[in-house]
Amino acid sequence: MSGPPVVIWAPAVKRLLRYSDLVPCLEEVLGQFSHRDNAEVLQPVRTAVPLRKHHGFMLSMPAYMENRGVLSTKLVCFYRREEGSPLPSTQATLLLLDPRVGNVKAVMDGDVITHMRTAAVSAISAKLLMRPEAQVLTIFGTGHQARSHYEVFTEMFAFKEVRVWSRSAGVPAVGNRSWPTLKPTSSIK
Ligand SMILES: NC(=O)C1=CN([C@@H]2O[C@H](COP(=O)(O)OP(=O)(O)OC[C@H]3O[C@@H](n4cnc5c(N)ncnc54)[C@H](O)[C@@H]3O)[C@@H](O)[C@H]2O)C=CC1
Ligand SMILES: O=C(O)C1=NCCCC1
Repeated sequence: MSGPPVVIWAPAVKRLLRYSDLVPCLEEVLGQFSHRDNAEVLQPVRTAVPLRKHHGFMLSMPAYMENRGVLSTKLVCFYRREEGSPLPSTQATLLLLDPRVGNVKAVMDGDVITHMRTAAVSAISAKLLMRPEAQVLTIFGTGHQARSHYEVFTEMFAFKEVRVWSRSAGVPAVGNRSWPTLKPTSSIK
């Protein structure tokens, strides 16, 4: 008999997840995914359920790593929001299962993981593709992705300037690094 799942919610994810661990881990699994070996990473195309009445979608994003014994799925809902809406545009939850018996081992907040994973993958692309002499980081938007991209890009690279263009001021901090209070269209030197 398996016990109930552990719940790992946003404050714990923020405390435990570091770009310095996440980036090398993602580099490794992205490499494995490219091998197209189903025993390494099996990640079917995500399923989208339209939430027409609410102007959104629910995505279901399963993945299985047979060699590592990792089975998980992310559920994420995202919406078209009116400007100034207090509602979040994206909300995500992750389930971690035991592939041997199918029980759910952990239910995790997926918001922080989504913010950090998406930014970390962008930073990995930049590591491979960015011109070495690049000095200016430009970010469109001041939402969650903008902030997490700011965090990981300034942690991994040495820019002389960060330019931010948005139609609204910024969201609160994602990780433990501060970013300046942003007005729409800011330049941080
Ligand atoms: N591929 C992936 O894995 C993921 C993709 N996303 C996508 O990234 C985007 C951003 O997501 P979040 O940061 O979580 O959203 P958010 O709602 O926190 O932030 C969106 C930002 O964009 C700004 N914005 C909206 N329209 C604009 C315009 N016309 N010109 C300039 N700025 C504008 C808003 O003012 C806000 O600052 C979304 O499109 C989302 O669907 C988000 C998470 C994961
Ligand atoms: O992959 C994700 O996570 C998301 N993709 C598109 C929209 C929001 C979240």
